Order: sequence, then C-alpha cells, then structure tokens
Amino acid sequence: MRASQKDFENAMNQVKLLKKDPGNEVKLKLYALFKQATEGPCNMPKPGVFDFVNKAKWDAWNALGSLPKMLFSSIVHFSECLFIDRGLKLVSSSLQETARHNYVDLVSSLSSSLESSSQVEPGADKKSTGYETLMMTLEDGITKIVFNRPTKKNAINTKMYDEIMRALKAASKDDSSLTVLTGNGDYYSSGNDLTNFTDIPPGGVEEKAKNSAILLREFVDCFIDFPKPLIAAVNGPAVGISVTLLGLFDAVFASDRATFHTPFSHLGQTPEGCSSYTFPKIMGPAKATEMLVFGKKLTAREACTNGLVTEVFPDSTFQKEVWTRLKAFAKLPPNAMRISKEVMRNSEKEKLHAVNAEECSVLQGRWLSDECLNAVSNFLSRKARL
Ligand SMILES: CCCCCC/C=C/C(=O)SCCNC(=O)CCNC(=O)[C@H](O)C(C)(C)COP(=O)(O)OP(=O)(O)OC[C@H]1O[C@@H](n2cnc3c(N)ncnc32)[C@H](O)[C@@H]1OP(=O)(O)O
Repeated sequence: MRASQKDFENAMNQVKLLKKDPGNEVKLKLYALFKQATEGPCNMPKPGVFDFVNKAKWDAWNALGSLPKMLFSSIVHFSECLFIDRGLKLVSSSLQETARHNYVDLVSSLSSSLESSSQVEPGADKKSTGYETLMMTLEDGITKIVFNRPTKKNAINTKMYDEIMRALKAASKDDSSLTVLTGNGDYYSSGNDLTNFTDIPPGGVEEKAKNSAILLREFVDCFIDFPKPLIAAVNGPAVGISVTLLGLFDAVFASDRATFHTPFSHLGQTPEGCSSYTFPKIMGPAKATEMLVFGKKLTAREACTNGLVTEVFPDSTFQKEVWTRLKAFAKLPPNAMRISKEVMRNSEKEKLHAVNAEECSVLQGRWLSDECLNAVSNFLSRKARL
C-alpha cells in the first residue's frame, strides 16, 4: 500500500492539529521527510557550525541520503543489465516516494500515540506515549503492545527493535497480569525491515553484521526472559522473525486471514528467534524443516494443527473473541500465572539462551554472504517479492 498525494496532504494537515508538542527530535524528522518528499535529496549548502537550528535541519534532511549504500552498490553490480543513469533517476523518485510514505507513517503514529487511535480502547487505564513505532496501553490488567507501521506492513526497523525491548521491559514491571502483542492494519508483521541493511556504519558491512547480531541477540533474550504470560493476537500475515518468535510465546491466537511464512533460504538467511530449537520441538522436525528450510507458508489452520497456534478465529469475530478470552485470563491470580510460567520456562532458559547466541552468530556470517546481499538488494530494487 503506497501513500498517495492525498494521504500526504492529509498528514500535513494532521500535523497542524497535533495538540501535544512531539519534541524536537520528531519535529526534525518530520521536517526532513517533508523536504525529501517534496524536493528530493538535500540540495542546500551546509550551514555554518554556529547556525545551530539550520544546521540541525540540514543534518536531518541530509541524513536521509541520496542513495542507500547497499542499493547503490547493487545497482553498480547489476550495471551490465541496467542503465545506471536511469536507475539513479528511478531511485531518486522512489526516495521521494519513500519519504512521503514515511512522513504519513510517522504522522499516523504521532496521532495515535499523542491523541487517540482506533486500536486504543476508550477508558484505557494508562496509555504510554513516547513510542514512534508502537502503541502501548494498559487496560483490564492487560498490557497491549501494537506494532504500528501499517504502511510498511509493520516491518520491524531498528527503532522498532529498540522500542519493543523497551515496551517489554516496562510491561514486565507494570501492574498488568499479561501482555499481548498484535499489529495495526492488515498485517501482524512482515518481519525484519529489509531497509535495516542499507544503513551501513563507517566500519562497513562487517560492522553492520556484528551490530545487528548483537541487537538481535538482545532482542530475542527479552522474549526468552519475559516473566508474565505473553500472548500474540496474530491479526494478519506474519513473516520472518515475527513468526519465529511465536515459539517463545505462551499462547498464539490467530485470525483465519493470518499466514505464517519464514522464507529464510529465499533470503540467503537462517532461522532466528530460537526457532531452530522451538519449531522442531513444537511441530516435529519434518514440519519445522518445511517451514524453516524450504520456506513453506502455513495457513492459520495449518499452523494450529502443527501446534504453533493455540486457536484460530474467523477474521470477522477475531478481535471480539480474542479480547473476551484475554480479559478472562487477566482475572486469574497473576502470581500463580507468573510462577507457573517460570516453572515451565526455567528448565529451558539456559538452552534457549545458548540457541539464541548460536543462531545470531550464524546469521552474522549469512548477512555477509552473496546469497543474502543479492536477495536484499533484489527486494530493495523491487525485482522480487515473496
Ligand atoms: C537487527 C536485524 C535483525 C534481523 C533479524 C532476522 C530477521 C529475518 C526476517 O524477518 S526475514 C523476513 C523479512 N521480510 C521479508 O522478506 C518480507 C518483505 N516484504 C514483502 O515481501 C512484501 O512487502 C509483503 C509480502 C510482506 C507484502 O506485499 P504487498 O502486500 O504487495 O505490500 P508491499 O510490498 O507493497 O508493502 C507495502 C510497503 O511496505 C514495505 N515493506 C513490507 N515489508 C517490508 C519489509 N520486511 N522490509 C521493508 N519494507 C517492507 C514495502 O516495501 C512497501 O513499501 P513502499 O510502499 O514500497 O514504500
């Protein structure tokens, strides 16, 4: 789903209606995305060091860059079959489109976190702001964490990895008895945001792979160690890491519209989220191999038969039925639920941490492979879709 000019104009109007100041960092981001969307890559001379305000604005706009480094190298790599000049023009207009899209996305998340949202039920005890990629509420003893990048199918970018970890840490200490993860829009999540691979630090792709492995390990550790019942309400298709992590949840409720897809081999990658251990245990090695090695996409019913999903509901009644169940669970004695989970998880914890470490180390190597680099650049240059 692309953001149309109309969506962009609506978002511009919505910004003016925000009642709370989103803060300087977000305002700079909005400025930069707006300039990139309307004028393209930064074309202004760099302001002097003492011109703080204009320099901050210039830096923010300029940081959106002209070409993602990896995309550029992939275009050069494929220069025998592409005219670079034409490629660059296409990429430049696609950058403007991306900025327009991200602007709409950011404004939508601001409107939901600073104002209200269709996902946030009225009368919420507590609504957490300060998340750019998530919505978080606490109501009826349930902490709800909602992936909130609907125009990107809730792909998990670096910011979102950080915010999910922060949200889980907060949820583990708040007054709720259970925590629910779900997605805003038609997807649960399309997994790792493949543009994460375009932001290459000065140390190059090796440093990028190393940092990503550290982030991934820390991220998955948060799920292994989460102390309260953790439930996924899978509202639509789930891809990649959003599927593998389900093996670490305590219950998974799915809409019959949801699908479960782990196309790691297609992407030149290998399983994460402890799925190399949890999936064979949950569904047996043969079914786990179909998913994790051959990339078979499961329907919600197949995932339920294979034990990955607890229960499937018709999409039309999904929200109502799931929330009825969750509210009933939340009335159970919270300490008993927490301790029962602890007893079940403790015997596995050491193993899960070791599996996580191993999967991340293997992936660090895969991210530097031609198989992976080609698959990601194909996605970014829109030559391949799942
Ligand atoms: C710190 C690093 C940790 C790494 C952990 C390892 C994790 C591994 C994985 O999760 S592997 C799985 C990665 N995900 C994918 O490969 C999915 C890629 N996306 C797609 O194939 C398709 O977008 C789709 C099938 C999910 C949906 O297709 P469609 O319905 O046709 O929608 P669009 O493709 O038009 O998508 C709309 C909009 O969203 C952007 N988008 C969707 N998914 C991703 C993604 N995973 N990464 C980046 N961007 C994504 C898509 O580009 C569109 O944006 P645009 O409108 O073009 O700006």
